[in-house]
This record gives sequence, structure tokens and C-alpha cells, in this order.
Amino acid sequence: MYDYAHIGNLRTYIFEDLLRRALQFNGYKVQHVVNITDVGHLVSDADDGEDKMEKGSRRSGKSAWDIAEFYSTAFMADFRALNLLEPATWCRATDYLPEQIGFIQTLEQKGYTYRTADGIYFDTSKQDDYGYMARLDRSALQAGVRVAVGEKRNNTDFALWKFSPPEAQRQMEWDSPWGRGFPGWHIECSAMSAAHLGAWFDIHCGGEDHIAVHHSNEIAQTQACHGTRLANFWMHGYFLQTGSEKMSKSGGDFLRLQSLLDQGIDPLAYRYLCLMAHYRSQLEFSWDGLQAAATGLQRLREAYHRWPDGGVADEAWMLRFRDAINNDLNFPRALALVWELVRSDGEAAACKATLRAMDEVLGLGLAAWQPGSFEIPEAVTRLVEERQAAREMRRWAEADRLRLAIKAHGFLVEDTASGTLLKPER
Ligand SMILES: Nc1ncnc2c1ncn2[C@@H]1O[C@H](COP(=O)(O)OP(=O)(O)OP(=O)(O)O)[C@@H](O)[C@H]1O
Repeated sequence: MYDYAHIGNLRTYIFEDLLRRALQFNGYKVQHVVNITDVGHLVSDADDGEDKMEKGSRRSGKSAWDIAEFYSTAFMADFRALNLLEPATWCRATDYLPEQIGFIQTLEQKGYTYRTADGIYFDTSKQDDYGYMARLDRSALQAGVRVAVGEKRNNTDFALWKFSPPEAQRQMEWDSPWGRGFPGWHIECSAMSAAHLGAWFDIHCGGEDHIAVHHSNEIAQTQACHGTRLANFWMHGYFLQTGSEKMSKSGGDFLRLQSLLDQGIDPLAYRYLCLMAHYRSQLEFSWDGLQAAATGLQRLREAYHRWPDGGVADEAWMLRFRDAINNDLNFPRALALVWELVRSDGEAAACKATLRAMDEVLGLGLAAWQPGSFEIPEAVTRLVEERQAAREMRRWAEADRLRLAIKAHGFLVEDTASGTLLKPER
């Protein structure tokens, strides 16, 4: 947590929330643990480079501890704004130093570690199946090494503990049996999950970028320390992309949830956008796509609130819905079903109860919604769609007339390189 979460990160947390809700819908009890990396880690996966937290501290003039606190709080606020269910446990890496040190000591006793000038490393050659989940070809990796591995024995070896010498003192460092230093960035996950879920648990999630290195290393550590697998299932959310590239903090150019709010877009419209793509496909971000999601969400809210209360959820619809989400979380299909329901000629109160039951999983908060600051009047939505169509047919005069009509309702449209934005005129 050295910066705000971007909406790419949040896509992964939305996917995890949908998974949790789907499991609960199927009657499972879920013990959900979310970790917060509030300790500084090095910019590169290769255990070198600059410490991200120290870098943030220099940039902002705040202490590394204050930065971690500030961005963790901001992340939790985003989490709630997206209707993500509160985990059973939030765990922060800095609260688990004894567990991490104890974990490394066990690895040391079992002969999996070695010492270099800059830290304690895990020897991946001690495990025949290292990297199996990512299908890593270790011999090819080793043969293809272009960069110096320094004192590392194998290029896939990774730091468990890094020393901080007096000349490079850091704000976040701790005493350990190996000297003053800080944990490598993989160990926190194995140590914290063992503390809360046991060494071997059911499902481990994360983004696709973590398959090759981070998750391979977590598996290696846990197998070495506890002699068990780490998780029965691994599920990875695919990237939110911009311009065909992963949105990333270190890339510098990223959108936060606040960036959407600044454009008058409800955070739940972003949740809706994520429902429109399968978690195992990459999603290319565009303002047009987000605007379409905001319109879809608004229409759904209005449909829900038009219906009367007092009905009972329809089992046949719920079965079809269950089939969709139980088919590897096919939420695009589930959303299509929702619209089929809205357009159906079913009994209105039953439709409302059915949609409400579906929303327990979708998490769009339909029942709780009240017309408020994010309400886009039906007339404006229609005008925006007409203007979009006029622009597509290059009827510029008509598009300009529609822009003025939208303005008369108190909204501004802005055409940017990545699409059309709608925001309230304040
Ligand atoms: N563009 C993205 N789309 C979806 N998930 C992402 C994206 N970028 C990161 N994630 C996931 O978000 C979670 C938090 O990631 P992390 O804090 O490492 O952020 P990051 O943006 O990758 O940071 P950095 O760019 O500095 O590496 C992880 O599960 C990660 O896999």
C-alpha cells in the first residue's frame, strides 16, 4: 500500500467478492481473509531495486508508516464503495513479523535456505516441482538468464529476509536471528494465511500477474515448511487493460475509483462493468464502456423499483441463474438472464423478489438504492444514446443540438480520445 488502488486492482477484488457471494449462494460458509501489504517491497520481482514504500515516503514527505496507513484506509473505503463484503479478517503484513520470522526459521532448519551478502534466500532447486502451477520450465529459464543472478544459486531463488545495513537504513526494519532487516515480499502471504486459515486451505485468489513468481514462491515455501499443499484451488482474475496494457501503479498512469466519481460515475457502475466480462478474460477499459454500464445499472435500478413488493422469488429463474454462476462464474450470462427477467411478462412482484435474490450475488445494491446524486434522468440517458448514434452516423449538427438538450438537463458531455463522458454541470 504505497499508493491508491487503481480500478485494475479493484477488478480483481470484485472478482473475489463475486466468487465469495457465489459460494455463499450455494450454501458454503466462507472464511475470507484479505491481506494488506503495508511493508515496503522492492520494485522488481528479482529482489532488487528501490523499496516502494521508501520511494513513496520521499515523494510525499510523509513517513513510510503514515503512507501505509493512509493508503490502507483509502483502499478499505474503495472496497466498501464497491459493495465488497467485509472479509472475516484484514491482515497487515507488519502485524505478522514474528510469524514470518518463525516461518523462515523452520525453512532454515529444514535446509531450504542459504545466506548471501544481502539476505536469506530460498533455494528453489531443492524442490523438484517448483513452479508447477505456472508450468515454469526451470532449465530453460536457467539457460536463458541474461541478468546477473549475483550470489543467488538459481535465478528462481527468492529472498526470504533482506538485510538493511546501517548505511542503507530504512524506516521499516526489524530485528531478526539474521540481523536487522525486512521480509522478502512472498513470505507474508504464506505466514498470514497459515495463521488464519491453516497451512492448507481451500481457495487462493489473486491477479494473473502473480501466477509465475509470487504464487509459485508461496507454494514452494509452504510445501517446504509444512509439507502440505497451500491451496486446493487457485483462481486468478485477468487484467483490466488500458491501451492493451495492464493498468498498473508502477506504470504511473492509472485510474482510481475517485477518478470515476470525479466524472459523476457511480462506483457501482464499475462493478456492473466488471460483471459484463468473464473474470478469465482481459477487459479493455473505455469510458464509453463504463458509460454503457452506468446506463445499464440505472435502468436496472429503475426497473427494480417500478415493481411492487410482496412477491416470492421464482425457482425456475433462480435455477437458471445458479447454472450460469456455477459455470465457472459466468456473470456475463447471469447478467443477460437478469435482463431477460426484466423484459419478461412475469408477475411483477415475483420478478422483483427474483431480482432481489439474484442481487445477493451480483452485489449491485438494487434494493438499497435511492434516487440521489448519481441519478441520471431517463430523458438524459435517451439523449446521450441518440447523440451517440448521431455521431456514429457523422451527423454533427444533430449531435451538437443533442449536446445542448443534455445541457438543458444540467449535464455536460465531453468527447475524449477514449470515449464520451457525462458529468453533472455544477
Ligand atoms: N490491471 C490489473 N487488472 C486486474 N488486477 C490487477 C491489475 N493490476 C494488479 N492487479 C491485482 O491487484 C492486486 C493488488 O496488486 P498490487 O498491489 O501488486 O498492484 P499493482 O498495480 O500490480 O502494483 P504495481 O503496478 O506496482 O506492481 C493483485 O491481486 C494483482 O494481481
